[in-house]
Amino acid sequence: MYKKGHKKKQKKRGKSDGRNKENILHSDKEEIEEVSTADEKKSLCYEIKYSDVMGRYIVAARDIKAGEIIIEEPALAVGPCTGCALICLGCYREIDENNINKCKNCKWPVCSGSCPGQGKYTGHSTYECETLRSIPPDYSKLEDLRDSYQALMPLRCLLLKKADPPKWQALSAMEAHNELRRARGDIWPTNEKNVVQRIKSWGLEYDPEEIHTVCGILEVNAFEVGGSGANARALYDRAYLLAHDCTPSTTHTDSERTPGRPITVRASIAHKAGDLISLCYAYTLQGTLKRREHIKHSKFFWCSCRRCADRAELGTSASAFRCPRCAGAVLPERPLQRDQPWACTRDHCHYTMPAAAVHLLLQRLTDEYDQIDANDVPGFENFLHKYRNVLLPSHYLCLSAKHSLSQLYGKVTDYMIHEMPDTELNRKIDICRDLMKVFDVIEPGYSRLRDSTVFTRIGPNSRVRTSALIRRSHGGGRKRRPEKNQNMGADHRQDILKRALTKSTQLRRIKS
Ligand SMILES: C[S@@+](CC[C@H](N)C(=O)[O-])C[C@H]1O[C@@H](n2cnc3c(N)ncnc32)[C@H](O)[C@@H]1O
Repeated sequence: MYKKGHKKKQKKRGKSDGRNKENILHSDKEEIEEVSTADEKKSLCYEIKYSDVMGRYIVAARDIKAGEIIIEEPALAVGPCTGCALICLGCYREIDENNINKCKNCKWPVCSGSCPGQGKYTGHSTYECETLRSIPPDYSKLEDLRDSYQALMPLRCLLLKKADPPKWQALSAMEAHNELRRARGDIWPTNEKNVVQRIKSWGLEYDPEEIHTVCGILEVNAFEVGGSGANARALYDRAYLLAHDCTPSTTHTDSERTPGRPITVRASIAHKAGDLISLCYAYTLQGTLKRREHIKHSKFFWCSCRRCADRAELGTSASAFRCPRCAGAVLPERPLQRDQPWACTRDHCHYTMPAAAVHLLLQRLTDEYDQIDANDVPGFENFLHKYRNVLLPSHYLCLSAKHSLSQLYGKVTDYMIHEMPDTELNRKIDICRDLMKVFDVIEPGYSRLRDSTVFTRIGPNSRVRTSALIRRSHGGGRKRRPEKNQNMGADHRQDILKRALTKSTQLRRIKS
């Protein structure tokens, strides 16, 4: 689907693909050792390596093509996310609190007697059901019941000790970062209260240190599964080995309906033998400050990847403020040192901003951005207009607003695709073009961001190229063609959409 543009990108990226390898091989005090067995090497396209900085990680054992499957494996354990609503223990769907269906045996909430997750280890297993039978929930205390869900996933892992020792062994091998987590004032006491004490109050005899370790294993290694707004998380025996990079080289999907709830990790770009196979632990559409804080907070290390180390984030200027003196770009002087000042990038301009002022400004803008309703088209447009003299259009808050707009134009009330005037269609196309320039860098190849921007959904099973929503002239300075398409009427556009519908319903899709 992306082949043409993508090939070009591969050429350009030749050097950068080697970046990860270089970083790993030459960073200080690292000892690389191979831990894969000879048998595994034969069949796998990756091999496991070790470094003092990253622990275990995987690299391509041979050249891997973009789109190729790297890992496909069932889950070791699946369970509710922390902070989820009242959900079915079998299928993780939200439960109507006024009409709770209960498991016949243990009386815990399930969606129905025929929930597909009943009796499965990826849902409400028989051994969990037997354990919970002696701890029926108190439905007069719904808040407490919701809180108790935080202990369910750790309990599911602990139950594997007896129910499925190989799975227990596999998950026990994962990093828990106990020392780093213990030193933090927030995580350890929260887990002590919500998980350790809860399991103790249920009369289940597990060593508190072991429960904390399982909490750590989940925090460091679990994947959210089930799409956006997911209520479930899962551990996988191999996929956890993917190291972090802020320009990831893979995408992954999980299959809710397949037994074992398998994960599929695909190469989003081509890898050369030896290249790091990576995943982004943060949201790629955030700036370096935010991504690094999130990764430190949730995964316990400071990222210093190529994107983080570059003040212009690989040429995207995704964190750039507008210089109040010369309208140039204000960027961090040393992006890996969050307390260092920011400065205008223009030679003649010596404008600087102390780090504290940047953090405050960013917080204020983020708070305002977060107030915008997810479906509010004018809200996002107003934000862009209001801060045009404060943020460069490439700033990630502008990109986030544009990304929302790119998805909302054509999809929500008052902006349905068949009703949109040319000005709005053109706006959507322009926004998508702006976004693609950045997405090509931060999520290159077969990525979800690129996919949702290149294509626009025009029906339940049909998509068209966004750029094909309206015809434009590409000759002579990109002037519009002075003919009937210039101001394509609603009828004409409907016609094009209809044709596109019949032609492109079978567009190849990235499995996502
Ligand atoms: C999901 S685990 C990955 C597997 C882990 N390396 C191991 O040996 O078990 C995530 C942890 O790996 C390490 N890690 C992953 N990517 C890293 C990176 N780019 N830089 C430094 N540490 C990294 C961090 O310790 C992080 O908390």
